[in-house]
Amino acid sequence: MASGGLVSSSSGTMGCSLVLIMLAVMAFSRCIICMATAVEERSLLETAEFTLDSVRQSLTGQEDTIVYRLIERAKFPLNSRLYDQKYELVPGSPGTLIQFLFKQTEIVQAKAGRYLNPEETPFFPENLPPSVIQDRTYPVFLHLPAASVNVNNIIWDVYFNKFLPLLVKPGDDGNYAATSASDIELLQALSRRIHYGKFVAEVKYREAPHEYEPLIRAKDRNALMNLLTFKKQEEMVMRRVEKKGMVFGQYVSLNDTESTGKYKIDPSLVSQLYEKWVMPLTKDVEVEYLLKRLDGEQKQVP
Ligand SMILES: O=C(O)C(=O)C[C@]1(C(=O)O)C=C[C@@H](O)C=C1
Repeated sequence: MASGGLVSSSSGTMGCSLVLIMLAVMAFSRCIICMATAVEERSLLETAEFTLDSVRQSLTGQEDTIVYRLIERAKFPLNSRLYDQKYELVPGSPGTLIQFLFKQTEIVQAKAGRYLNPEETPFFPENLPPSVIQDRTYPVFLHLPAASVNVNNIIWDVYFNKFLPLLVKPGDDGNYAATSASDIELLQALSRRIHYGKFVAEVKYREAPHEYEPLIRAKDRNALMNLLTFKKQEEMVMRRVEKKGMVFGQYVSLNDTESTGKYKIDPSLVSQLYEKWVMPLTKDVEVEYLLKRLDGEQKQVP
């Protein structure tokens, strides 16, 4: 390093200390923000307290993440070149740029242990590397033969072909890296929420096995769907996510009297997302999970 470097002069040392203090302050404030959201978002796997109330509380916390991530993605236009097979943006790599970036992200995150967590489901599960982190174990709550349910291919299709064009403006600003990072985080949050249906289903099954077992044995999808559906709960979820779209998506002004009445995303789009895709797919996961819930178990002799 040249003689004017930070470490070799006293002013440099001061500068270095200042940078360290600033970093410490930034880390502390991030920590406070994380703690605030962590109360709601905390994984139930930390406490192993699974009840219908507690899993619903987790779903409520996950709504916040989804709404924030919708707002973030809506800052960019569609940037369709990311998703279009005909643009060879990565020479020598078939597929779209978003597929390439998503796979690379999952490879890195798998090494950090993301998919050891039963709340996480990969979009590209083939050939993921093992975790380099060995010291993290999770309590086993799900029935293992049923825990592999994965509807990420449907979530992918719905997100890119139906939902995204409603959320963002048309156009291309060339910000492909930031846009794809935003897509990946949003898709991961949606996937986590939808696959949480496995936990909901397990709780419901444990609370009333005598009601579920005959339907599972009869492979009666419709009856299972009816049994696990709570229309009033769904209506409440839709109203709440729309309100979150309004509250989190406000434009904040220092002038209290100034209200534009505009939001960063259309709040009704959030409830539409939940009504048309998030809740139906969560219920599909619940049914698929339940259909496998007795696999590997001995049939009870009455
Ligand atoms: O809360 C439940 O009981 C769930 O199964 C979750 C959920 C949802 O996706 O929000 C799905 C189905 C029910 O009809 C109500 C809500």
